[in-house]
Amino acid sequence: MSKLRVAVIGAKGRIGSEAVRAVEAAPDMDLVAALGRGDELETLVESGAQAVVELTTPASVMDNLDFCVRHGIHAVVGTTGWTEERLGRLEAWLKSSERTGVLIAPNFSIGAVLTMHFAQQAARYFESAEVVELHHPNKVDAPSGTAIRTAQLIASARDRAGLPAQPDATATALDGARGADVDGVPVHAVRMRGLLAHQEVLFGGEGETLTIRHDSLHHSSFMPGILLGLRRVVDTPGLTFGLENFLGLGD
Ligand SMILES: NC(=O)C1=CN([C@@H]2O[C@H](COP(=O)(O)OP(=O)(O)OC[C@H]3O[C@@H](n4cnc5c(N)ncnc54)[C@H](OP(=O)(O)O)[C@@H]3O)[C@@H](O)[C@H]2O)C=CC1
Ligand SMILES: O=C(O)C1=N[C@H](C(=O)O)C[C@H](O)C1
Repeated sequence: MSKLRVAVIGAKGRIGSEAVRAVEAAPDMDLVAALGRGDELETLVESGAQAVVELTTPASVMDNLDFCVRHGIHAVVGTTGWTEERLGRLEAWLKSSERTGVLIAPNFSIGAVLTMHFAQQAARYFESAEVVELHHPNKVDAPSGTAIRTAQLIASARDRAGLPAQPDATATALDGARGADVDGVPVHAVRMRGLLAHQEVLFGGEGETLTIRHDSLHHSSFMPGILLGLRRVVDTPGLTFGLENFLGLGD
């Protein structure tokens, strides 16, 4: 069977460089291009790439995906910064390229995907829920894409269960002291030398708390998810949001 022809965009970055190595080592894939900032996207076409891994920045990702979708190149996307407006634009592009698949994964690590899944399950049983994400100090966005997605999933589960707003008597606060409000769920971001990517989801009910914690200790934690995404996205046209959909954990 012929190997999947894969390109990485953002190939010199922290996770992109790890993805280059993972694709090179995968027996069923050929790395046909590794693009950094300033490299021509035409290289993707010239190299015959069938799928790309997109690991750049929120400022670059839309142009890169526009190009890929227009050229029928499937994409596995880890870059953050997704809004409803951006997702809507991407879905409109995909309608004009019916066979192309795009996977956007807020997090490729199995532990982080399970954290989101378990948090969604727990959410309806607790009055209070807050998310604390902790990352390396070179991260440019806050809160993390994973934390935003986790908070959104918790908020939808609370909504479906008919839970009221969370109890919080705060009457005065310094800016940011209660974190960012994501659909009514406070999200706190820590940036600290020595960390990589970590998250705690805290739930509180009468007389008890539940904490779900996940730690990515190395960028290798994201690689099995990226490779799985590549293998599946080529047969999954349209937009898939979240690796859980390829792990049998989707709704
Ligand atoms: N979903 C997941 O599981 C994970 C997602 N991420 C996300 O992936 C993204 C990258 O993270 P990280 O590797 O830490 O960041 P880095 O800053 O280390 O890497 C980003 C790379 O992309 C390059 N780049 C920027 N624009 C372009 C472009 N238009 N074309 C080609 N290359 C470009 C940058 O170049 P330059 O340095 O010149 O700007 C840099 O080398 C972030 O959004 C992060 O949140 C990270 C880890 C896991
Ligand atoms: O920038 C990072 O490092 C990470 N970014 C993603 C995010 O924002 O959720 C995934 C993971 O947390 C690592």
